[in-house]
Amino acid sequence: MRLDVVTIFPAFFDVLDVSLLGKARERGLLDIGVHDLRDFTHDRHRTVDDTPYGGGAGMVMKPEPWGEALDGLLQPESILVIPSPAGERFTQGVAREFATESHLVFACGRYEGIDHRVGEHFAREHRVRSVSIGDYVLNGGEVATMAMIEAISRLIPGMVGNPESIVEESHEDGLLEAPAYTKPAQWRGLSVPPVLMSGNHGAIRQWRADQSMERTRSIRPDLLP
Ligand SMILES: N#Cc1c(-c2ccc3ccn(Cc4ccc(CN5CCOCC5)cc4)c3c2)n[nH]c1N
Repeated sequence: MRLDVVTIFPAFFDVLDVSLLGKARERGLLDIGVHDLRDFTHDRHRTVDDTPYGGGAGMVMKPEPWGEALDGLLQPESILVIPSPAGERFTQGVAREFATESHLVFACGRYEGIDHRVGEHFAREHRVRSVSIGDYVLNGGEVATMAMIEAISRLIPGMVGNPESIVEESHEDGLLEAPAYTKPAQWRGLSVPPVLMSGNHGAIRQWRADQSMERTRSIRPDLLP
């Protein structure tokens, strides 16, 4: 999979060279390009924003630099992903959907967002998805893009050591996962549930399913079908 990110803070994505993502890039599972939007400006001050039509607080990102940057990146098969507080909810389902794609381009806005015509223009010939990672307000699209890259890339075959670990985790089946334990069996007066040390795999599977349903019901009832 090829990922391209356009941002006014390219250094923000230096972290993509470490951890799982760094290894994936070395192994050729993932190819990531980060591009500075200001490289697509032509004035002395490398201007990327201007005042909003109709007034209002803050500044809006100018369409011209975005047009030039994305013209050079988008292919017919690409999906243009625009993080936005007004976007569709980014869920594990959307992550699974994006993980099957060959090319994703992330447009990281700042200020009050990107001129609306950028998404409108590129939707004429490409798939464009405006996406939000949650109902809280960030200062830009970079944190959201980083979260989405991690959620998507870990679903790419070969990315995570044990594919089994992806199947049983929270949100993969739409429910929260059961609590996890490791050695020691006793810690500060707290014990591991005996069923997990019984060796009875059927009972362990049932216990985990019950715990998953009970946790989802009490913590995230909105996830229940
Ligand atoms: N994904 C994601 C996000 C983002 C996100 C993503 C991309 C950008 C680009 C700029 N920003 C800042 C910004 C904040 C708030 C608003 C709304 N305005 C409405 C009118 O009153 C002022 C405020 C707009 C722009 C972004 C925020 N926030 N939360 C998520 N889950």
